[in-house]
Amino acid sequence: MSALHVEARVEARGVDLSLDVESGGALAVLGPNGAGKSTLLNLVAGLLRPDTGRIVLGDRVLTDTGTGVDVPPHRRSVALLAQEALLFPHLTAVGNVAFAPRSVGTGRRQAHREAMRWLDAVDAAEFADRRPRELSGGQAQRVAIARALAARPRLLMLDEPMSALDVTAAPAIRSLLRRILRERDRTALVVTHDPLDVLALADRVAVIDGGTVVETGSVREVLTRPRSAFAARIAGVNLVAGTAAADGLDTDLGPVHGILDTGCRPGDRAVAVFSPAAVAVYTDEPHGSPRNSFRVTVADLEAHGATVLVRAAGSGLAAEITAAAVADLVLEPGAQVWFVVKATEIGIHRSA
Ligand SMILES: Nc1ncnc2c1ncn2[C@@H]1O[C@H](COP(=O)(O)OP(=O)(O)OP(=O)(O)O)[C@@H](O)[C@H]1O
Repeated sequence: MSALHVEARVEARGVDLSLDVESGGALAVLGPNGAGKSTLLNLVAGLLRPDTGRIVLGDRVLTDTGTGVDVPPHRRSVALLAQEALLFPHLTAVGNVAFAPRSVGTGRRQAHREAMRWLDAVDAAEFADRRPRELSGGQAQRVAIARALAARPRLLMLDEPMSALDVTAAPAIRSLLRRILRERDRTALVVTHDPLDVLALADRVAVIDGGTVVETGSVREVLTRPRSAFAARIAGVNLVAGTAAADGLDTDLGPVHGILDTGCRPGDRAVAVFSPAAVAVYTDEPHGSPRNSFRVTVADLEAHGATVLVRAAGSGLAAEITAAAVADLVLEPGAQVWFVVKATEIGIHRSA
């Protein structure tokens, strides 16, 4: 796969973006409504031309306003998977997928064979002869994924691919996309507002706000120590990486007991996710309760209105407790305390 470099200014939209995705990497793009996320995807897809800018995918210049290069959308080797499957209603599922190889001149039979292979790869071969109106949202999205892959893109762009699906279909599609992005190291841009998508699908995060990139970093950095206001709103969670076990996660901090997400099996690389508000702070180790307790040293205290964020040294874990509790516990940097979390407050999710 190919590395992506984007720098683009669109004055009418107040957008001035600059970002990179390394070859085989998956960059999650977060940001509030109107931030410029769709504009970014449209620029890379060639559906929108920047006033000034340069977009390079691998060794190919797709857009260069300096030299007048503007490769048309269908020649960019870029696939865009939207919120809705957007299948051709008059074609069967296999007809929709075969459309991609057909449009680059592959013969009918060969295109059909390739389409069946892609449908099989996304566990949708059994729907091959159905028309889109006979498919559920999740089934249609599988077919759309097969169609995107059948075009053999050098870059896959996902625009909130789970947001139109109901909660029962989303986990299976998320884990399918995860598999697809991992195998063959596909380069991808993933627009999402869901920290679970970020965890499952991406290795790096860019936060866009007001038309510019305001923060970039690894998934871990951005979700645990967000620097931008937007990332802090959706993230600011505790993340502990490890290996999934039967009732939780084996980590450097010891076993963490929590609830395994569907699709997460013992042995998988996974992360335990829990809110700082779910963490209680004790000066003595609590006994005899089915809770997780972590021995930590307080690194710093950060006041947020009526609550205080207590950060631990090393692990980066955070607890959000009331100012009164901070005073009662006599907490200060250097203090040794226990962070305690109920197992039911901890979700264990497969990570990318
Ligand atoms: N077709 C358009 N013509 C003119 N301006 C547009 C158009 N589409 C979007 N804009 C403007 O461009 C800016 C960026 O919008 P964009 O759609 O890229 O945001 P977004 O991050 O995708 O938002 P959302 O999360 O709501 O989809 C906004 O100020 C928006 O009003």
